[in-house]
Amino acid sequence: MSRKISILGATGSIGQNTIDLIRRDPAGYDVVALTGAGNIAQLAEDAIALRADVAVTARENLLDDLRDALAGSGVEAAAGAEAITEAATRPTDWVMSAIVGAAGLAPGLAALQQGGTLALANKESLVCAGALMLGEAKRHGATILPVDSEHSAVFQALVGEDMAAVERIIITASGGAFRDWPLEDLPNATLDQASSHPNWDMGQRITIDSASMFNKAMEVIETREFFGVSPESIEVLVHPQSMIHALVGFCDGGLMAHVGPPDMRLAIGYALHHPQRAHLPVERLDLARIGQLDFTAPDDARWPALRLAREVMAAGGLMGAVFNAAKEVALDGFIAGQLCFTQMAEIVEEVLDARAEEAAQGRGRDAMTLDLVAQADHLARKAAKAAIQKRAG
Ligand SMILES: NC(=O)C1=CN([C@@H]2O[C@H](COP(=O)(O)OP(=O)(O)OC[C@H]3O[C@@H](n4cnc5c(N)ncnc54)[C@H](OP(=O)(O)O)[C@@H]3O)[C@@H](O)[C@H]2O)C=CC1
Ligand SMILES: CC(=O)[C@@H](O)[C@H](O)COP(=O)(O)O
Ligand SMILES: [Mn+2]
Repeated sequence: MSRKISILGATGSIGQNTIDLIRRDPAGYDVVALTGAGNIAQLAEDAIALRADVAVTARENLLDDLRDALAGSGVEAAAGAEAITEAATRPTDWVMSAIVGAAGLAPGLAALQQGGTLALANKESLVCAGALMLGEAKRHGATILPVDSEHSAVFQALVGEDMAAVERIIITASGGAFRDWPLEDLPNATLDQASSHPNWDMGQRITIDSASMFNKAMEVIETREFFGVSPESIEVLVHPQSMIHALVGFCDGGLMAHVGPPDMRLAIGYALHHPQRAHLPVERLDLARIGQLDFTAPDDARWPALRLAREVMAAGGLMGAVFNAAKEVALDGFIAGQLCFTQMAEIVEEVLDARAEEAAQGRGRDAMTLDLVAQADHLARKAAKAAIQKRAG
């Protein structure tokens, strides 16, 4: 029997890897909704090929282009953020949440409210509103499965284990594009240099976040939210080969590591077939040929983002939303050439300091609502833009 699925962020790197897997078994899936933003040609091509019920672009000004591209196919066209959230509410068994940024939060929540399975690549949802996401999943009997490679690895290492026996969770970090650069060269890192990852083929934003270590900072918070462990029990280990994705340390001193090629179809496929395992078209690692795997401790001076994540977890409340929003605006600033590479962390720290008191209010996890998160996000974006302007002027 085929399963009803939707893919939010279908035109992106995770979305396309997901489509690659489902295309290998056309009879296995009944595609309900595909969403994208600017890449109308890809969205329409996939929606037609997969016979989706509806294709949605986030950009209202592209609705006519989408309609034209879908003409005669029988696929419904829609546009706008609300239309994406509406599409996410259509009944399915499985939804991939792979929109980039805080824009993925509302559609992900809407999908959870239908009570099915949400495969979560959009780490920003847990960073901004972990309590809300987990609360809604519980209330509606929905399941969240991790797609981020480290969190999929931890999840797999925990199968059959008692959380009380978990002493620590170690997530690995490649170190990104500038792992070995002299510190004094970092301010001169260019957009092109930051947009190239040593191991993974991903969207531009997460690739730059890997270079700045903001990706790992977000993943530390994501680990805390997903697995409910204390911040002190989460460690980051620099591992340049990106083959060990995470390790779980137990109370007997044993470590369970998840090892696999740097190919997101492994984590996506695990979430797609869970609780079974299925054959996946990824490389089989030949460890004898690889010969050596390397590990080092992260350098705090090179990657201030990791310290900021610890501060965010200590503050609690809405600080995750503030952190993510400030980071998104700082990243926009770097991409637009308004900020140099190292100024991204300066902007985020400035915004965290400025908004710390308000954001930490209402710390109670039950008090978190989408409106409160949206308000914290809005004010943090405003503060980050002002901080960038101040530097420019
Ligand atoms: N890429 C990877 O391997 C990994 C990604 N992740 C996470 O998965 C998520 C997706 O990452 P990735 O696939 O790399 O990102 P991409 O930039 O490749 O794709 C992002 C997707 O979101 C769409 N999109 C962009 N802006 C909006 C918006 N405002 N509203 C709705 N949709 C929008 C894009 O549409 P369009 O392209 O049409 O403009 C595209 O479909 C991120 O949260 C990332 O952190 C986690 C682990 C690994
Ligand atoms: C594939 C994936 O999960 C990314 O989040 C990856 O972890 C990025 O690599 P870094 O380890 O460089 O952040
Ligand atoms: Mn990751």
